[in-house]
Amino acid sequence: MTKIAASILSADFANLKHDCTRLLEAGVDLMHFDVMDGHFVPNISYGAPVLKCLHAAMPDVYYDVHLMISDPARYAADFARAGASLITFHLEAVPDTAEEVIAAIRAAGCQVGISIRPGTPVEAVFPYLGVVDLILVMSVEPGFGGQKFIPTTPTRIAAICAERTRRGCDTLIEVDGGINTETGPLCIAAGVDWLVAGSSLFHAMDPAAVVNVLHSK
Ligand SMILES: O=C(CO)[C@@H](O)[C@H](O)COP(=O)(O)O
Repeated sequence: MTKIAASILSADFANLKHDCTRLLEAGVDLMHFDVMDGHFVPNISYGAPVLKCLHAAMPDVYYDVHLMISDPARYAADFARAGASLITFHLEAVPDTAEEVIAAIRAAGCQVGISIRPGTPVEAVFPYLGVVDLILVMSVEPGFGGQKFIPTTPTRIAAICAERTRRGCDTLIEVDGGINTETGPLCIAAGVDWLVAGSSLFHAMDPAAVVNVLHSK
């Protein structure tokens, strides 16, 4: 079954624990923690101290940390200490030093993910299949929640899945941006393993209904 990660970027930050608990009770599988530095992307979100508080309040949750920052190696250990389970960085941020970032994240004790923007050719992540734990395919331009899903994304997911099969490895594939009960099933049909959803879950009157639709596909 496809796993669902709730992107806390769409939470009410004054009631973060309450909002996350509501979604976990609705059936989401993990929490997605978006970190933006105002440099790699044109927005600033939150950092390791917020994750540390969330982890202290909800220690049994899997924290899928997505670093949209220019210098991921510098901050990997901070996020690991704060409670990250998996840390994903952007290939575009460190095109020449991705191996060093992977090593830094592993040394910090976390699983590793690599993400690509919508305009980056999918072939860029092929060498990392079987090397990292997860490939995150952005289905919006990273930086903001609530954007519209880019329709070419399922084709991109399918291409990475085909290469994963060809290589016989089990690297997970995740998609993030504009995921809802219409776009999520398109990605599931293309072979995605994890869906990230922000506004369609946090702003739903009945988040369990959204989770049930996505889990049933
Ligand atoms: O990383 C990002 C945006 O940069 C995403 O995690 C979004 O926060 C997902 O939000 P929705 O598009 O589902 O509202």
